[in-house]
Amino acid sequence: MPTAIVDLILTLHDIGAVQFGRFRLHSGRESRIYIDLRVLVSYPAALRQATAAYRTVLDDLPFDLLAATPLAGLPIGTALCLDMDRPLIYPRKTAKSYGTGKNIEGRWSIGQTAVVIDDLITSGDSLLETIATIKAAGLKVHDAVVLIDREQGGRELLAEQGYRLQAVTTLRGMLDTLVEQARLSPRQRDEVLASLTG
Ligand SMILES: O=P(O)(O)OC[C@H]1O[C@H](OP(=O)(O)OP(=O)(O)O)[C@H](O)[C@@H]1O
Ligand SMILES: O=C(O)c1cc(=O)[nH]c(=O)[nH]1
Repeated sequence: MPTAIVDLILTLHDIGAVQFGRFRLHSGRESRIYIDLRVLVSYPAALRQATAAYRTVLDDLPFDLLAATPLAGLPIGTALCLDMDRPLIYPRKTAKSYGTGKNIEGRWSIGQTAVVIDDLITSGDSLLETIATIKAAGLKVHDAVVLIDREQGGRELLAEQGYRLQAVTTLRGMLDTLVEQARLSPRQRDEVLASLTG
């Protein structure tokens, strides 16, 4: 694993973005680990580190627009928009019922290609929802980029529908790094991993 990604994982651990306990996920599944990348906005240096990590993937992809998945993907998408000097759009979780009545914010042209950004992927449902919304608005999508692939079926679900997932790291890679850096015992790691597939 590149040193910059190891450093980012240690930073995420330091700022409390890696939480152990019992959590219910978006998909309804139970998990012994929750990665809360929403706290990045409270640590600008950590957000900058995460932005640099996304760029290691994004710099090689062809696209016209960044498209952020609400809510956790939006501050990350905004940081990337500024850092890469590339335009951003974002679908709303629900369309506005007043004012503009829009379900996507920002400006785009029909036929442009968007790369979809989120913090992480579990089942893949959230990314597919974003992709469906922006495709309905006339955009093309080939790639989605996340910081962490929890390796719980999301990549395969996207692939079935013809989309590529690019991930900076995996949950397993993150846990292995925390073990190597003596932040977590091998037993704790194995318990968490077993709970993901059980
Ligand atoms: O791959 P999935 O099974 O869909 O799960 C991953 C999604 O779940 C989380 O969002 P959440 O639904 O908690 O919304 P939030 O970002 O608004 O907090 C996370 O930010 C991803 O978008
Ligand atoms: O699947 C989810 O809902 C989920 C998992 C996780 O680790 N972190 C998060 O914010 N959401």
